[in-house]
Amino acid sequence: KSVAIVGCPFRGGQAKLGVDHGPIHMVEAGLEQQLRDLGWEVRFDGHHQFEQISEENDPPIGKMKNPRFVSQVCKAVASVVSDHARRGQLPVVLGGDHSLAMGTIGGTLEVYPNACVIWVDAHADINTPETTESGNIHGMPVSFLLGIAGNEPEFAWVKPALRANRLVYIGLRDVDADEKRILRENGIKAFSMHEIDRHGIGKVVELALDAVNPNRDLPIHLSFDVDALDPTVAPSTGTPVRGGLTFREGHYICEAIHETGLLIALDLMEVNPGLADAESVRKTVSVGCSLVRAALGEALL
Ligand SMILES: N[C@@]1(C(=O)O)CN(C[C@@H]2CCCCN2)C[C@@H]1CCC[B-](O)(O)O
Ligand SMILES: [Mn+2]
Ligand SMILES: [Mn+2]
Ligand SMILES: [Mn+2]
Repeated sequence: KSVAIVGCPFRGGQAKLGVDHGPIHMVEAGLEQQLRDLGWEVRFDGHHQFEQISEENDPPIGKMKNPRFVSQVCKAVASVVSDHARRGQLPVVLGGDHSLAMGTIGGTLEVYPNACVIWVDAHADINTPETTESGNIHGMPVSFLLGIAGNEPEFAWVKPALRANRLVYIGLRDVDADEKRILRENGIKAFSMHEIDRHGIGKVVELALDAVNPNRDLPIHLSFDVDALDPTVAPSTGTPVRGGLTFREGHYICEAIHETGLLIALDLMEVNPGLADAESVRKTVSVGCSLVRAALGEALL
């Protein structure tokens, strides 16, 4: 089985500099060899260069910031991911901000239309262009994938291919009021930090899989935002929220998903090496690489 590392140096879905340097830090930390050491055949075509659209040519559409830049990049990512998936490779997409998931999950669903999505994040990323307060599109990818973002001509290419009963969240703790309404209205299953405290991570992962993959026969796309982890574990990220997953809880999710044998795509998003001191950056990058290894089969025994 082979892995395709897809480096996406992209920050257009949010305002902080540095998250576009996430991929290079992960690759330079040795991720390629680490995955080869796990027995994977690894291909890495270099970090994708996305031609920047200048700000003056990309004015906001409604509240959405950098809409054309985000749309173009995500469209390009969707075809890169679907090409790899079509060749039977497992795309490991390194972000870059989480707006990229419009492309990664869009690409996966083209090849695996019955895939389910496990979204590990402090945030639901399900604002619509109407409900967003920040205008940052990294807070909106899920609404586009579900087809509830309204008809934005710029994003007409995003197929509403994700069904609400094929999406489940783990790690939520900073969800906007409108997002809570959207989750309820669409009956989307979400395991916040409260449920994790109550049941323990083992039970939560089982319940999450029961919700979207009851017969354990559907391909799984894992979209992991490092801000799901507690900021003491992954400090160098754009929207940190206290009270997050421990190092082990994060790894357990990845290990358990590997054990299903159903993983077909992985996103490791929002590592921003520009936000903290060298030691905190190193720690965040190292945790990111470790999570990827866990999802790809690195076991403790
Ligand atoms: N919902 C948000 C949005 O901007 O839409 C608002 N939130 C920040 C905000 C700060 C003040 C207290 C309430 N939260 C970030 C989130 C997007 C996270 C994107 B991700 O990819 O990092 O998950
Ligand atoms: Mn996110
Ligand atoms: Mn987040
Ligand atoms: Mn973020």
